[in-house]
Amino acid sequence: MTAEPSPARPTRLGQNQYGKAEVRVVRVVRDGDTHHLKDLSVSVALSGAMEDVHLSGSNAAVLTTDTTKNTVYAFAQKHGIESAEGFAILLARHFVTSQASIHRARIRVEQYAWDRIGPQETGHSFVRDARETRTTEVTFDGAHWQVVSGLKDMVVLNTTDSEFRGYLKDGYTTLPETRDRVLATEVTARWRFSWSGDDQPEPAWEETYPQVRGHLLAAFAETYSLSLQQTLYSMGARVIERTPGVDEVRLSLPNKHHFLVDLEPFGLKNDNEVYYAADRPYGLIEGTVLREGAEAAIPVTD
Ligand SMILES: O=c1[nH]c(=O)c2[nH]c(=O)[nH]c2[nH]1
Repeated sequence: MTAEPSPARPTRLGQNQYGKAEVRVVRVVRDGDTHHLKDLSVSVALSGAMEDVHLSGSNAAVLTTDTTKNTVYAFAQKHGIESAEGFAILLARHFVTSQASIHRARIRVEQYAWDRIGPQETGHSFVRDARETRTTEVTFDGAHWQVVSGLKDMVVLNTTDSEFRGYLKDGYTTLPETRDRVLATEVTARWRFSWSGDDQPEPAWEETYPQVRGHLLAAFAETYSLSLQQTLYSMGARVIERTPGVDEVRLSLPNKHHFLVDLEPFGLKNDNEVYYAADRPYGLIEGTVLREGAEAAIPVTD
C-alpha cells in the first residue's frame, strides 16, 4: 500500500480536524480551609496545514493529541479556571498562536456543577448537582473569535397553562385538542456572544450563565403556552432582550409527552391527575431566535 497521493486517484482531502476529546480536569483552589472546585470535560479540535499527515504520512505538522491533553492540565495549574469560556479562550489562543501549522482551534467544554454540603459546611465537602450541564464552544482562527455557551439536560415541566389546538387535520390526525395539558421538555440551549475579538473586553462569563439560565426558566414558567414552538420563541426572545452581549439563541426542545391514563376501565375518573410519562417517540421542536440585524451562526445540526 502506498501513502503517496496518486494523481490518478480521484480524491482530495476535505474538512478535517483532530485533538483530544473529553479531557476530564478537576481544579481545586484552596483558600485556607475554604476550597473551590471546577469540574470540566474539555475537547480540543485543531485544524490547519494537515494535508501531509493525511496524504503522505508525514507527522511534521502535527501537535500530538497527547500534547493537547497535557496542555489542558498544565493550563489548569498555571492559569486556574475562572470560567469555562475564559479557559477555552486561553487554550484556543495558545494552540493557534504557538504552532504555524495550526490555523484554527475549537475548544468545547462541559462543566459539571458541585454544591457545598451544608448546613455546617466543612469548606471541602461537595455534592454533585445533577441539575444540568453547562457548555461552551470557543472557536478561534487567528483573527476571529466565536463563543457559543449553553446548557443541556435541563428538565422542566408545567402542570397547566399549556394548550394545543387549532392545528391542521388530515386523514391521519387522531390527536385530540387540549386546553389543559402538562408541558415538559429537556432544554438544550446555545447562545452566541457578540464578543468577537481581543480588542473588546471579554463579557462577564460567570455572571452571564446564571442570568441566561434564569431567563430561560422564567420564560418557560411564565409563558401561557399555545404550543412548544411558542414557548421556544419566548424563551429565546427573553434571553436576547435581557442579555445585551448575546445575539443568537438556539433551542432544542423535545416534547416530553405526558398522556392522561384512561382509568375508566377501573371506574375511576381522571381529571388531569394521573399521567403516563412517555419516553419515545417524542416531538422535537428546534429553533433559533436572533437579535434584529444579527446573522445566524450557530450550526443547526451538530
Ligand atoms: O406544542 C406542540 N407542538 C406541536 O407541533 C405538536 N405536535 C403534537 O403532536 N403535539 C404538539 N405539541
